This record gives sequence, structure tokens and C-alpha cells, in this order.
Amino acid sequence: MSIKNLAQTIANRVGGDPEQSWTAKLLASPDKAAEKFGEEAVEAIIEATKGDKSRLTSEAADVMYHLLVMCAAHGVTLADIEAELDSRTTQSGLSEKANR
Ligand SMILES: N=c1c2ncn([C@@H]3O[C@H](COP(=O)(O)OP(=O)(O)OP(=O)(O)O)[C@@H](O)[C@H]3O)c2ncn1[C@@H]1O[C@H](COP(=O)(O)O)[C@@H](O)[C@H]1O
Repeated sequence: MSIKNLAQTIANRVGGDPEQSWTAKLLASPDKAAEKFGEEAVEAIIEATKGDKSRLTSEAADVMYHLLVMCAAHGVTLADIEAELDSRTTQSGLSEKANR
């Protein structure tokens, strides 16, 4: 699934039944969504340091899903994030840091 479609699926769960949907449950509890994002990020870091590509891929998917849910719980959309990323694009495509 594309990130765009995942974000749309998550947006469609706003106001959904927490008993029927994990996503709806997290959206109704922003602090829980943030906590889960943190847990998944740590799990991804651990897999990255172990060097297992398959496990890292799985954890990275968890991180992306939970990041989007956490943001959606606060009304931040994928379009908002993309606009922020667009604003960071430099003329050369290289950041100041990369030039140092
Ligand atoms: N991409 C995901 C997705 N990734 C992870 N999860 C859930 O996130 C939860 C993670 O919780 P835990 O870490 O406690 O569980 P776990 O990952 O099994 O445990 P560990 O392996 O990390 O130890 C699990 O219940 C997963 O099912 C997801 N739940 C939903 N989606 C997407 O969201 C859509 C809507 O799903 P509903 O939540 O069912 O509406 C789905 O069709 C999917 O496309």
C-alpha cells in the first residue's frame, strides 16, 4: 500500500468504533498513539543495529503507520508533512549540512 493510501485509510477511521478498529482506538487516544509510535521507533532502531533487513522493513512499516496515526490524532495530515518537506527543498538538492 502506498503511504498516500495508508494515510487515507487512517483518515477514514476518524470517529470509528475503537472496539472494531485499532486505528480508531489510537485516534481516540492521542497519548496512546504517541506512546505506540515511540515503541515502534525503538524497535526499528534495534533491528537497524542488528542488521536484519527483513525485520527492519517490518518495523519501518510499523513506524510509518504509527507516525501517521499519531499525526492524524492531532489533525496533522500527510499533505501537511509533504508541504513541510517541500519547503525544505533547496535549489541544488543538497542541504547546508551536506555541503559542510
Ligand atoms: N498498517 C497497519 C498496522 N500496522 C500495525 N498495526 C497494528 O499495530 C498494533 C501494534 O501493536 P503491538 O506492537 O502491541 O503489537 P505487535 O506489533 O503484534 O507486537 P510486537 O511484534 O511489536 O511485539 C498491532 O495490533 C498491529 O495490528 C496496524 N494496524 C492497521 N494498519 C493499517 O490500517 C488499516 C486499518 O486498520 P484497523 O485498525 O483495523 O481499522 C489496516 O487495513 C492496515 O492497512
